[in-house]
Amino acid sequence: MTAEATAAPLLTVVPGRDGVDLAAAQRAVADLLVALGRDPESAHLADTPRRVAHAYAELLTPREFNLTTFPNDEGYDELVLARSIPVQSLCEHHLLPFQGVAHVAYLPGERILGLSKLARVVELFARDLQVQERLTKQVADWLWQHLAPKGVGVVVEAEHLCMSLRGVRAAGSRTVTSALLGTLRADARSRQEFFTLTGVGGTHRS
Ligand SMILES: Nc1nc2c(ncn2[C@@H]2O[C@H](COP(=O)(O)OP(=O)(O)OP(=O)(O)O)[C@@H](O)[C@H]2O)c(=O)[nH]1
Ligand SMILES: [Zn+2]
Repeated sequence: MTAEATAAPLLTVVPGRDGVDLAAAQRAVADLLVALGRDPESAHLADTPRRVAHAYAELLTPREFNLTTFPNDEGYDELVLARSIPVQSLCEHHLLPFQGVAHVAYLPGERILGLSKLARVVELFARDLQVQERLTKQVADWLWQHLAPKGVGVVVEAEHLCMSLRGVRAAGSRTVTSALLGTLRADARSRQEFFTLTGVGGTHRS
């Protein structure tokens, strides 16, 4: 085990995701405004295609970060949990936001992770067109692969605007998803501890 921190640079572009073509997005938004019966030349709408294209580009582009890890010199062998990490993502069915919080935990192996990276990993996968189940699983799988911990637990609780603003209009309803790996999945006591610490309760069925 090395004594120093390591900070491996990460690819922020997730496989299968192309960058946003701003000019094409801008044209498409102008067409959408016309299709919605609006005048894209009006004073307030004139710059809207550019604003919307940039807004979507921002929402779909994660920030670069380094995966900084440290040796687990003390042999810390309890859960490390970051609670209530803000999540903002876009539902891929309606292109409307869903937002809420993620609780992300791992049981360390030989290395511990820079704490901010738990929130950065959430953002890495949230800045995409998503379904909540995939987002939850991607965060868990990514930590499992890059940190080699003994266990990983991820819970996401979010409100989908496509469910609250329109359609069924179930305002205030929050969807809870979870992904457990390693000891947190296999061991009932660890699983229970994780759900107790997140405040979600012991409702997970493996
Ligand atoms: N499983 C899952 N479903 C989602 C997520 N976000 C949105 N949806 C659902 O995707 C479904 C799309 O269903 P459709 O019946 O094709 O769409 P719709 O006619 O707009 O459906 P309503 O929302 O019921 O009006 C809806 O039930 C949404 O609630 C998500 O993260 N996970
Ligand atoms: Zn939706």
